[in-house]
Amino acid sequence: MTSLVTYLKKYKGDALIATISVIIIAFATLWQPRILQEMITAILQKDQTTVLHLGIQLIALAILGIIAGIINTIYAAKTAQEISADMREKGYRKIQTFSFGNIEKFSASNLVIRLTNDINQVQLVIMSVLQQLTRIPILFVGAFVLAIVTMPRFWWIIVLMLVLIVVVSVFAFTRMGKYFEKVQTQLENNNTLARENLMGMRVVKSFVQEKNQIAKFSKSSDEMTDTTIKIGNLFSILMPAFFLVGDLAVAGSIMLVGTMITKDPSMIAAVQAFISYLMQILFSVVMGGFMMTGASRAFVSLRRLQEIYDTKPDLTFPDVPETSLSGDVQFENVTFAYPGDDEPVLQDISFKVKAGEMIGIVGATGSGKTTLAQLIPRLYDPNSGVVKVGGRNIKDVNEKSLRNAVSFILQRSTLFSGTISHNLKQGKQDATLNDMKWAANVAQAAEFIEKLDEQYDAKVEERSANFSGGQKQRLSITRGVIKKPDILIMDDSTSALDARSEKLVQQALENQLAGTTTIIIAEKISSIIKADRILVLDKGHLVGEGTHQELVKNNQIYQEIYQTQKALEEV
Ligand SMILES: Nc1ncnc2c1ncn2[C@@H]1O[C@H](COP(=O)(O)OP(=O)(O)OP(=O)(O)O)[C@@H](O)[C@H]1O
Repeated sequence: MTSLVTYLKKYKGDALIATISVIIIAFATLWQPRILQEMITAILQKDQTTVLHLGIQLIALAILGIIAGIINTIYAAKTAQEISADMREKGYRKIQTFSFGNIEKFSASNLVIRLTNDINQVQLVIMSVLQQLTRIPILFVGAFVLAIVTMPRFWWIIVLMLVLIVVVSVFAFTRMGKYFEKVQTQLENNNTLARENLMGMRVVKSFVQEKNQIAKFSKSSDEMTDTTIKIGNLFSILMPAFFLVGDLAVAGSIMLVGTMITKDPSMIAAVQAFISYLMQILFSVVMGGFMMTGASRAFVSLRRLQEIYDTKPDLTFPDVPETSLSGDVQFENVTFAYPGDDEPVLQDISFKVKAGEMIGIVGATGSGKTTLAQLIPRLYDPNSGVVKVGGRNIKDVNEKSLRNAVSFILQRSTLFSGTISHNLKQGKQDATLNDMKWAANVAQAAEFIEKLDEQYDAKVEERSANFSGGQKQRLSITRGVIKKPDILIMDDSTSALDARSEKLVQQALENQLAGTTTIIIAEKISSIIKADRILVLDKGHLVGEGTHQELVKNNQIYQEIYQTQKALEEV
């Protein structure tokens, strides 16, 4: 809530205009029955001049109310939009500082929902605060006082009506609040299912999983429908119940004044004003209830957003001058477990790589190859031990120095929607066309890029759907090599390439990036057979280190992997 006040302060000018205009609306609403009462009295007294004056006043008041209403809606919407845009940007900026560990703790889809749906909830409540918050108490107190002033002897009708309304409201709104919270969670489930399904559409189709997916989604959607129907049912009882209470109060007032009117006709004027005020009291209580329900939803959303803002990035870089790092890499007794896991994925790993060497990393699935590679660009910090690049502990160098030195081509190629050149410039911001052509040649991507009509300006669609798996990998490699890094890590990033292309990429890397340290994680030993050294991982332990010939002779795990792959090739 305090954070909301801080945002409101930033836009206090707009918020003030919205608030002043709503105060004008409230007073205009309160004054109308009063004028009407005087008008009816003047009509009964056949006082034409007063009727005319009061008529003009009534029209002026209505126009004032309309103008204030328009101004209020414009400024309330503007403030709500401005604040929600700030919140969204703040959240997005914060997420950019998150480590992999931070993001995994929330999960990507959860973060998306917080930045969209939760912010929408907060936006709605800001809008309603600026449209109703000051109006409700003014209207309630004003209508209450004016109703009693108009017909003092009927004070008990108002009290009775209020008691009945409060009973109905407490019953309905407390239930509704719970259902609203439930809908929020159910919406999250629905979104996660829909996203998973759409992103994995190829898998769904190829495994003929449509029916299962539909059943899963229908179940989740039905649950949400159940809750929304319950909310709808409550609303359908609530509104008539409020009107019933209001109508009873009106009917009661009319019955009670019925006999008096014959004696004193001016009572007609008073009773109409009294009824209008009863309706205004009813309206303010109902609106107050709705606002509170909306606020309770928004509080849940605000809390969820605050969790993002309050999260401390669990990995930060020191604020030290930029340095250039050589391609030496060293692990000293490194042990690592993923955040939240007790079991280490890497245990006591030590090795040294000299600048310019080509290193292969092999090991069974899940042995920790990717994890080890991720520690070099400091995507995670080890639990114990030290990782050094260019002879420096990477915890002591600034982020830019490390990012300049290391290029990491991921196992799963991720390209962004835009153009090819836009993606390649992520690797080197000021890349020229020549840089792109050079890198594309190294990655064996030039042959297909240059066949495209727009070549390097060709469009990359969302999730790079317009490129094949092999083309995506080549584009990823192009992006990875374009800055001629000191250290190039390739995490199984030639898996979708045919043997000939893979060989050509390796040759180009050897020739064009001779001084670069290349660390290649490979499923196939054939991909790293020529490496200067190969590291063998087994269940998180470094169990061998040497050339292919050495390892084939003296490393049992390596021999097993090699024999299995050879046997498969022969088959
Ligand atoms: N983000 C993560 N959070 C928790 N555990 C993880 C995470 N990523 C990987 N692991 C676990 O760490 C272990 C090592 O995974 P890693 O991806 O490093 O293996 P790998 O040798 O590269 O496997 P593959 O050859 O299949 O890519 C596995 O048991 C895996 O389940």
